[in-house]
Amino acid sequence: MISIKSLAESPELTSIPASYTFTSNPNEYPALLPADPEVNVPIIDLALLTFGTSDQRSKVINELGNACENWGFFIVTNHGVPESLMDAVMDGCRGFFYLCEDDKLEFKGDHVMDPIRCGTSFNASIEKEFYWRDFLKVFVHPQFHFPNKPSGFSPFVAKPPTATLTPRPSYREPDLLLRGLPVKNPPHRGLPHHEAILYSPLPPQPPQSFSLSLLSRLEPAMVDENVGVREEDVVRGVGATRFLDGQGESNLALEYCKRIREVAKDVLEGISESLGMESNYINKALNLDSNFQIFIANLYPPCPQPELAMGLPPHSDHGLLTFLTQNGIGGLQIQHNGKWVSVNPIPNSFLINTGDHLEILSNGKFKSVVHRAIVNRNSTRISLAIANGPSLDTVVTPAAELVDSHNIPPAYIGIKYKEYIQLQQSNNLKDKSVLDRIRSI
Ligand SMILES: O=C(O)CCC(=O)C(=O)O
Ligand SMILES: [Fe+2]
Repeated sequence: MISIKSLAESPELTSIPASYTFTSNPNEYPALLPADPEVNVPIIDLALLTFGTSDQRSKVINELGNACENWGFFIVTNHGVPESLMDAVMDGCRGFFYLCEDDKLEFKGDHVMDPIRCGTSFNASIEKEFYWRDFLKVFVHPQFHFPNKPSGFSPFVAKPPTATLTPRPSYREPDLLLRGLPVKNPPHRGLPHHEAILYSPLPPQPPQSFSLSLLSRLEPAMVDENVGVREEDVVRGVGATRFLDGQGESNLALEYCKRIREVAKDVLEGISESLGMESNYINKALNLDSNFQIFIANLYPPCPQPELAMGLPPHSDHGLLTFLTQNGIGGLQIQHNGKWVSVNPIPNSFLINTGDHLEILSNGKFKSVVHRAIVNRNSTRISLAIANGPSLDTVVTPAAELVDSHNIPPAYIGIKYKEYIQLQQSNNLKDKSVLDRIRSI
């Protein structure tokens, strides 16, 4: 089936083909809605959760619990994932969608559990109406997969600068010398304002030369105060390319997904506490060391009749937490207090939504919120949705602490996460249809 990108690019296209008219539920035509109100979803400052005083941390945990209960969506700021990395991954995804159709065909995949799969709509082999969306879906954890095109997943980047990094024995590892100046450990995740460098342990024998291909900004705080650093000592990369991971350069997407798992772990610790449980409850109960993570890139090209088409129909996400970013173009709408409202992430943040498995685990206290993506007439929208779930073999049931000890009946029966995903991915995408199958009350 032709990609929506190719269809949208045909010069003679002035109306959408009938098969792209969203007819499932005419009440849901974007055009029939009152002007979309835009709302401000709660903002969670992750630095306060990870580095704040105990009062600040308690306050954030409380805010997190309220956000999960009343919104199912929240924005996380000061998460410590470098903005340059977020931008580079977005650029890489754009590069993927702009590959020629033949190149993309290589990654078409045949089965919903194929680790790399690109296509159009949601499940074009069974759908009767199609969505104005192309996608790339990749399983990135516990095994990392990724398309090998565009090459290096960073096609728009100038040649990286080179610098010599020398471990200095008198310094604690992994302190480094950058052009002869000591550089302190990389900034801690979650500290505000740090956008830059990821260095991890270097081989022990100095001197070693590395291609220093990631560098956007060196914050003074990262440099030993006794020595200081002059502007000209800062190596600036022209756009981030690759990250050093101790063994050499690693893939941008791999680094991005790893960073997101770290943030997800912190957020889930806060969420566990907000449910009155130990901070590592969810991480342990759902085997998050081998959690299943999917990288989804969505492309929504301009549409000549956006009022009749749908980018992604109303649905909830299957996992625990989905991390969403977009290329500055809005289109996400969520159900809030019975209405569709538009939500826009703020720059350099993640918009996080709670998925079906958090609803199951919390026995319905936290609801996975139905959302959809609408399209527009003039701009190409790209969104990245990184879904973080339990490990594939975990059977998630409502937490015993929330049911047994309070004599509350469990509201859902357990099902293996892998089977849950298969159900969702092989059927039509519709509201909370998979969760509805396992409700027990
Ligand atoms: O594009 C968006 O804003 C939403 C994407 C989404 O909901 C998904 O990929 O599950
Ligand atoms: Fe979604």
